[in-house]
Amino acid sequence: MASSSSGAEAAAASLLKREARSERARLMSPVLLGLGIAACGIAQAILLARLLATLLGRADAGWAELAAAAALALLMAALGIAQERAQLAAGEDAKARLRAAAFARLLAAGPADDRAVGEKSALVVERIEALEGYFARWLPAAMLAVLAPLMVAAAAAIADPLSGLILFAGGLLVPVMQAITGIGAAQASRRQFAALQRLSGRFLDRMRGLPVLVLFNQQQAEAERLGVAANDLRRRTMRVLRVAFVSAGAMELIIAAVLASLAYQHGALVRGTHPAPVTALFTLLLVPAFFAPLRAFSAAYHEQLAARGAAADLAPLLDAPEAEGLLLEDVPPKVTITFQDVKLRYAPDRPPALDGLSLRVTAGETLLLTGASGAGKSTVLRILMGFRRPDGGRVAINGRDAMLLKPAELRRLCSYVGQRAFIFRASIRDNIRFARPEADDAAVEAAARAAQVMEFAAALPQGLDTQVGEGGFGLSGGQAQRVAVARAFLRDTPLVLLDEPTAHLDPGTEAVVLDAVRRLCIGRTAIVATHARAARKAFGQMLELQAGRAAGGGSRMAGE
Ligand SMILES: Nc1ncnc2c1ncn2[C@@H]1O[C@H](COP(=O)(O)OP(=O)(O)OP(=O)(O)O)[C@@H](O)[C@H]1O
Repeated sequence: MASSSSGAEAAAASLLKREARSERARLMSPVLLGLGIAACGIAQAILLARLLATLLGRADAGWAELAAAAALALLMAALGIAQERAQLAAGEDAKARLRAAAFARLLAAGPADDRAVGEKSALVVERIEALEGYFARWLPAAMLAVLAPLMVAAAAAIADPLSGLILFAGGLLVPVMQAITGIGAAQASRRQFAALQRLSGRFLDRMRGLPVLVLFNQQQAEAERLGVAANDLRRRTMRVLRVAFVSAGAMELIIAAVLASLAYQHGALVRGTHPAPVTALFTLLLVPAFFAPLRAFSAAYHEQLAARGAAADLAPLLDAPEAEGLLLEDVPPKVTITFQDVKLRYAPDRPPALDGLSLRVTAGETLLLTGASGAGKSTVLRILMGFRRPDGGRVAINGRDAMLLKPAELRRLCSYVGQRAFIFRASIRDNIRFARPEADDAAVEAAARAAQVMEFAAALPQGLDTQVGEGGFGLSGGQAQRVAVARAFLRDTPLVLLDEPTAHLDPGTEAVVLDAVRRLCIGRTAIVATHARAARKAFGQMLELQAGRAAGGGSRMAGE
């Protein structure tokens, strides 16, 4: 447990380091602007010291110094705005890059990634958001917390070495204080993150199952349980904030101690007998400029902790090696699929999903896979779509080892129609075009006709351009399946894979969808996983699976 958490921390640290390196150029400008602000602060302290000494009757500064001090104040404000903008730009840039990378990884993995939907969305939204403070505030603040105070302390030391030393010693106390108040803060931050993840995951899950909750009259009980989870998050957030409050309080204490030491050293100022009043006032006035970057550093400390927690969650996704494999030269017009003694186990402690399965489907043939629930039918399709790799045996396409191909290349060969088509919030036309975005209207309409989408779309007020999906016109299960078949027609691949395409349909609708599916399969190699009796009649060749192998122990070699 300890080693896995330290492994996660190391992975998080290396991810943040790598990203910081890519952001280095962008981070230079806030740091340089911050140094500019510190330099202005030093110059302003000189001018204000002379003006104050004049008020005490110990110097002869005038309007020129006052105007210069005011101009410096304006310049510092402008530099501050520019610095804030540069920091935000660095944060946004890092977030956009990381979000695109995480998104691409999740999309590439597809259903092969076992994370729950809520967790996936938390990864690309909340976790990436939590990294902003690291790049926008923590990294520039950490660099400036070293450079700017050194610059100010050096200026003080030139004027008065002892004052420079006092500032320097006060500065050294800050990381010590940070280390003491930060003990346990990393853990508190991680726990807060976990609580947030639990709450958002639960919320998403229950929202998806809202009709069931209402049906069983469980909404009140669920609202209470969500309230408990929200309260847990509140307590953990307060714990993290407490650390931030304590460290801010400790910082003020250090500043007060430094000011007191400097005041003690320059006590003669009050009596009017100080030998160098401008120098004394100058060192006192340097205190805010000295501590401003350290304050920013302390304020950004918890952002760094939150970012480490987020990076620990993101690292397994972003550091996973990209799927390797060969690329297809061309999509062949015809494919023959062969499984030889294929074995696959989803987890070591589970029985094998495929246990030495052999089958062969020749080009243009349709194979019906039947068998009880859990027999391994969908697993055969998942392998052919590149979402799972077998642990043993051989899967060949046109005689060549298919597993040498990149998973994405396998998907270029096939179209898939599942149990319930996902309909995006768009027009029917765009939902079909989704399968091949470059397809022209004529091709989309031909696919819609072939899949009998036109039969119901023609009766709609805007035909194929009717908006469907969430908030749009609701499609029935059979209509949505026909849109899915139309997508497969449009994709026009040599291999089509269908997983219970008529699972939830009444007999009448089933016949219409099966008719469309049968036409889709003509001239292509097709594998249809199904329990449906009607499908058995529609397609001749059949292979029954039983516990991951061909029923009866034999293998069916179609086309033999
Ligand atoms: N992601 C997964 N992780 C672990 N086990 C899995 C996973 N997916 C499937 N299995 C298991 O593998 C076995 C075969 O599953 P598969 O989905 O291929 O069956 P199926 O024949 O398609 O079933 P159904 O007709 O119910 O869809 C089952 O025992 C199932 O529990």
